[in-house]
Amino acid sequence: MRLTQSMCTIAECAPGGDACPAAAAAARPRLVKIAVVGGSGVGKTALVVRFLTRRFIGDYERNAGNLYSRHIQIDGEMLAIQVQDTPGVQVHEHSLDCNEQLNRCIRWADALVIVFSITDYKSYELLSHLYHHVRQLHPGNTVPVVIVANKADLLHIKEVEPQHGLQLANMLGCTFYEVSVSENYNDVFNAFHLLCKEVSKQQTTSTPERRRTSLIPRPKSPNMQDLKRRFKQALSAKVRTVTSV
Ligand SMILES: Nc1nc2c(ncn2[C@@H]2O[C@H](COP(=O)(O)OP(=O)(O)OP(=O)(O)O)[C@@H](O)[C@H]2O)c(=O)[nH]1
Repeated sequence: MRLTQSMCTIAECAPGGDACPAAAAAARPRLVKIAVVGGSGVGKTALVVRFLTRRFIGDYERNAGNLYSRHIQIDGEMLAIQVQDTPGVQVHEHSLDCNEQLNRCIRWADALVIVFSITDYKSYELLSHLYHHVRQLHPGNTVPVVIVANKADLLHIKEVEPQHGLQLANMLGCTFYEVSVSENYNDVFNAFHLLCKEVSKQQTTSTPERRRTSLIPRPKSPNMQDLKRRFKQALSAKVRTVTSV
């Protein structure tokens, strides 16, 4: 996995940037851009890292949002997946406190994961706000969205019944996954897998013009340092307890 660039540089690769020559573009794997959004501490970073590396990061470090990229084979097709982790969102006076960076990430994405934690009712309340915000920034209702209820291993301290997440997801027309990033890789993979398939399907049926605008230059500044440091921390922590969450 490569940590490729920080969130603030996304604008540089936004749709409409330099188009690649047709031959070079044809040789490249299809690009799928996924943004992960949700409240603070719900496990967005842990989810992204779990999907891309199969590892669980047990430490908590508030982050400003990083873009991760990796080539991954899904249903026999090699895809270049970019996953944008984003800072935790909050609600202020019944409306979302979304800054322009976050809005840019949402617009940039081909698909979104909205995450909440079953141990945090406020993060659940954010769901529908976030969903409607995404739809506003992606008018046309085509961008695939999945809702992920995380921390399913912490049922003893749950504040949200998982079935309430499912009901809300059904109401919003989203696919729902209940996962424990800490304990289960497969459910995490399935959520991303579904989005990749949806995006891939959309790109296949979209016009050449639409496909060309979704091709963006490869990020220029790979930086492994942040991930290496967090992996080291994760590996050195021999026992993670619930209180460390
Ligand atoms: N028990 C348990 N802990 C989890 C799970 N997923 C994440 N965590 C922990 O929850 C804490 C927050 O996880 P992060 O991935 O940093 O959360 P985040 O949403 O990126 O947080 P922000 O950067 O503040 O937006 C970390 O200590 C994780 O180890 C899970 O499935 N189960």
